[in-house]
Amino acid sequence: GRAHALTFGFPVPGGERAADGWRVTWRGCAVMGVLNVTPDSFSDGGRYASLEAAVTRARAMRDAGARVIDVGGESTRPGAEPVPAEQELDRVRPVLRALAGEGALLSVDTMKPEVAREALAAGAHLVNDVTGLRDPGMVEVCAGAGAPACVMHMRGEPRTMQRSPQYRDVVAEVHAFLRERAAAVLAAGVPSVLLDPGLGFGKTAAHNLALLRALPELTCGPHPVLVGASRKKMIDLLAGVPNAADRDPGSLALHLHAARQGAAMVRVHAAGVHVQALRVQAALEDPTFTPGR
Ligand SMILES: Nc1nc2ncc(COP(=O)(O)OP(=O)(O)O)nc2c(=O)[nH]1
Repeated sequence: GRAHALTFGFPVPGGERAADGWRVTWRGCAVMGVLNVTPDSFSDGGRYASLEAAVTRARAMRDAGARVIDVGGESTRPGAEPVPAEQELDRVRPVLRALAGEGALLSVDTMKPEVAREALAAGAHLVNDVTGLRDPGMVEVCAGAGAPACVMHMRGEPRTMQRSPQYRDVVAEVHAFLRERAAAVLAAGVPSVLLDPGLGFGKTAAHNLALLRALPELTCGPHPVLVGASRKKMIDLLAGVPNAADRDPGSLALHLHAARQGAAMVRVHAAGVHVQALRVQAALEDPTFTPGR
């Protein structure tokens, strides 16, 4: 698989010293494990609300092969009400502190600069901002800390984003947004970025499909691409799976496609399932791969 890299302004687990910081490199598609420490996340809300349950879940995903654990304290599902910064921080900070010394790369899934700043101080290594660092304060926090950012496209905000989203050309508009934000964020001193088309964030299933089919236009660029389709509504629309917790097979199908199109990382709930399937797919596609016997 293709080589990918993220550069950090500080030492990180698995990072090598480089001229411009500490670089984490990998080949093929890596797994980012979702750790929602919220009471209301759409597919697993409330399951990891206790610190012990959250840490146990994170360790299980890391041991299953997840390269990053994405810790989120505020649901971004359609219709979600915003959570006050202090409350969001109270959810994520203890988990980040507990996981800081455990050797996994940690990202904090937040839209708020003040949460990102405290999360980085508590042990997070990168920031996953579903607004694409819309708030200039977030750019300052990431640049100041030397933390990479995931720049994701969202049209509007979680509370209202699914009210009849429309685009002239969803692929052109989303890709232009990501390229523009990446350039701006890097110019402001953020050490590196991941780009994410933001499946389901102000998009219909048709928009999501168009973006998934156009992934090569994004993955051919200089920045690693993250794709998050895990357990999302589009899987119900494609395969008739009304219960989000039952959608891991469909999630895997979408993520294997994304990996074949050059995605550098997929954001998933079922980490072990994805690690195994991605390893098999990578071996299948690697003509130089020789099985053990
Ligand atoms: N970069 C990125 N971040 C994301 N954060 C949350 C969700 C929504 O999924 P989940 O966290 O499982 O649900 P909730 O937002 O309800 O906690 N999807 C993405 C995504 O696709 N890409």
